[in-house]
Amino acid sequence: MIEIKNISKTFHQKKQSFKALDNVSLTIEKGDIVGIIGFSGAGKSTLIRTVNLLEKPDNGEIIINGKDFTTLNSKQLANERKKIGMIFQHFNLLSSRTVFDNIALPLELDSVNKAEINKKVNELLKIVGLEEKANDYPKSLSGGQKQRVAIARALANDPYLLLCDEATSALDPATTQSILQLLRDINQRLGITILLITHEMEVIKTVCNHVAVIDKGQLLIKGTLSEIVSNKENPIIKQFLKSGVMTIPQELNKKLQKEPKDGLFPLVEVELNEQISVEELLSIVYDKYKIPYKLLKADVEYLGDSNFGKLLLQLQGEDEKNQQAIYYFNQNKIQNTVRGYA
Ligand SMILES: Nc1ncnc2c1ncn2[C@@H]1O[C@H](COP(=O)(O)OP(=O)(O)OP(=O)(O)O)[C@@H](O)[C@H]1O
Repeated sequence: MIEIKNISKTFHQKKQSFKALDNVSLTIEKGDIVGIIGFSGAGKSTLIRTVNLLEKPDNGEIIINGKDFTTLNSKQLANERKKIGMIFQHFNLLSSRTVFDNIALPLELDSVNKAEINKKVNELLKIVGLEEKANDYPKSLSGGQKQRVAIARALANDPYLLLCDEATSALDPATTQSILQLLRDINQRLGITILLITHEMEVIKTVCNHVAVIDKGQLLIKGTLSEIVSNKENPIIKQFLKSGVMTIPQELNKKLQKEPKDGLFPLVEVELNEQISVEELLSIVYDKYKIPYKLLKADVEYLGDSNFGKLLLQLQGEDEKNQQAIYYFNQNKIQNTVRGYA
């Protein structure tokens, strides 16, 4: 378990000082994949760098497996850091070394014998799917392959924790997905706890089970992925989710009226969350109230077993039935907005 307790960090430059972290506390359980999300300059990198004391906090404690890292001397710290892997946005590979030799580096520094290095590096090449590239140099690799080498190198000392500092920010979306998949595999197969920072909600949604949102050096909110994603009222989360209103198809939009009128049907936007699934919602409309409907738009996404997103429905039943269904939504806390009538 990792406990970040009341960490603050101030940077001093000439006569100015800047508080990059302000009393941040966060607990990370063994085996978790925790994502820290925030806008540029929020303090994400500073926070992740305090975990292995690359950045020394002004005050607070970093307690890992019962040890307070802030009290360790440099030799003790160097020893502890071997069991914490780190990967970066720009990979930080040595261009003069082959893929094999980049991965071998931490083992060489640790005076591991050649036969063992050979065995370990070959195992790691397999895990990251780069057996064919062992003798290539970084300049001939794609961004995704470079990050795989960096991941293998970070795993060389069998870490229990992997810190990922914007590890996919320099990669295209498809490569990002494959690297995230690899991180998830590593977490599941090797049981390594992962702490990653990102400014992209997609990254969080793909791999994290816990999320912390950081803004202007402060931890705003933390929770499970479902809790965070469903907390749409929080303005920062709202911005990350980009949960805009759904656009109404043009033809209907032209006819759209604000008030109910004979011959017009309500357009209802309904929010989905862990309490209400697409299937349940449509069953309420069609099976319970026998309302024919037109599904105009759907934006549905699954996180674990829960679905999130929105549906835009035109309820084409009798006036009274439509009203009953909307009343039922309201009574049962199914968030909905009548966008108009068409
Ligand atoms: N070594 C430093 N000296 C002075 N100021 C610093 C230093 N490192 C970071 N800062 C400042 O601290 C704040 C937080 O920086 P940090 O890199 O942690 O943010 P971030 O959330 O990781 O941002 P980004 O997503 O842009 O990397 C920024 O305003 C930054 O300018």
